[in-house]
Amino acid sequence: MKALPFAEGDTNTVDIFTKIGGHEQVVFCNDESIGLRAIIAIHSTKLGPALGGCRMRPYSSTEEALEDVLRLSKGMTYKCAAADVDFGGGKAVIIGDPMKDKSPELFRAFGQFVDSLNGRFYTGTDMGTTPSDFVHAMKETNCIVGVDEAYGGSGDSSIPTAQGVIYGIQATNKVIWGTARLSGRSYAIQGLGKVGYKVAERLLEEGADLYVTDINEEAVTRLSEYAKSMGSMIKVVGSNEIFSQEADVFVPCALGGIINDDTIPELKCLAVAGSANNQLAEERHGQMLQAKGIVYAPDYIVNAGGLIQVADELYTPNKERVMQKTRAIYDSLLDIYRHAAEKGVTTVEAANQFCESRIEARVRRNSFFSHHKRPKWAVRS
Ligand SMILES: NC(=O)C1=CN([C@@H]2O[C@H](COP(=O)(O)OP(=O)(O)OC[C@H]3O[C@@H](n4cnc5c(N)ncnc54)[C@H](O)[C@@H]3O)[C@@H](O)[C@H]2O)C=CC1
Ligand SMILES: O=C(O)CCC(=O)C(=O)O
Repeated sequence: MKALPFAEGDTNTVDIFTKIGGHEQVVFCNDESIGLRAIIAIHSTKLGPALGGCRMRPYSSTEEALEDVLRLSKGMTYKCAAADVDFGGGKAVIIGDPMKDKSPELFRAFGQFVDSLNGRFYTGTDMGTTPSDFVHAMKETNCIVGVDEAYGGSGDSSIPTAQGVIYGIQATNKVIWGTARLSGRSYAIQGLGKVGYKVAERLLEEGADLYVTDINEEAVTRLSEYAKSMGSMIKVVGSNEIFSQEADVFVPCALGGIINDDTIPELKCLAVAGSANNQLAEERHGQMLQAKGIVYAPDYIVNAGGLIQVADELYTPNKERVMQKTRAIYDSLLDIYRHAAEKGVTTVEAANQFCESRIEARVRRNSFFSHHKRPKWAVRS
């Protein structure tokens, strides 16, 4: 039989089904007329329709984009289970430079592909995309979440995400020092985007010392001026220097895979707690952190605030309810820390076990019902 691209046995390629592993569906979206290249990955709809943001990045290859969307969508399955929302795991990536390649037509075309999935996938913002991008996409599909209030959405989901990160840091401080206090400690923040900037502002307001880095100089300058106006300590460091700062907590709020064989030896922190998705390059890096005595707050527990908001949106937006639900991150994380200590496993293993048993229980419950394409309580049909 003629070898297919990614065929098994071809030394340069990988069998595509081996590559996508346990994912239910992967959709390659191609609109040459406007240069849209996107991938939608649906990892699991066991808990409900897949939900996950859409990331835009100038990936260096299709393979890199595929790798990213597969990891991110699987993470969403666990995040949905942990946050106890009736959605499954999915995610999308658009291959392109968010600074140069955005256009209303690009997002409309993307919206058409989302719509073609007929309610199996809901999406909104992630790294490189903003709520206003999806105002274009929502002209083509109802399956868009997280647009501004003026368009009927719940607005910027990075607000509850940042608040969730603060709860995550407080729970982590509680485990290390016996008090959740944020002040009097130092934090090394990687990435001052939608989430990282808000976390940094809050930590400064609490009287913390900061080490920060971002490739976006404007964000760094703006935060430095804010810190100066408050008389707070802030040190700006280079992208590669952030790992080795003598800060109490490392707060990754940019890319995934930053906890790896190269960076772990450099870390001098007591804990890692931040918003970035897929912080560990591989699960074994959780064990390496533990062996080094560094407390790791599993990313998908800490960064669930945005998901909580966009999932809650289908009941119609309500900020107070979202903030109430986001507060649960503090107790969930303390439970994970307790469970990990009792069972002698890493915090990632403890979180995964918790989510897997929750999914199993819910699958039994879901099997009682017929499968609807959309949540029964969806307000947009
Ligand atoms: N926005 C949200 O509500 C949620 C975000 N996350 C995750 O949190 C992370 C940050 O998300 P957003 O703040 O929304 O993205 P964003 O795109 O607004 O911000 C990312 C920031 O990281 C900076 N950056 C990129 N590469 C860098 C590098 N090598 N060194 C230092 N800085 C670098 C960018 O310049 C940008 O300022 C991502 O991993 C995202 O998937 C997770 C859950 C929800
Ligand atoms: O935050 C959002 O808008 C959607 C949820 C998501 O994609 C995430 O949590 O990574």
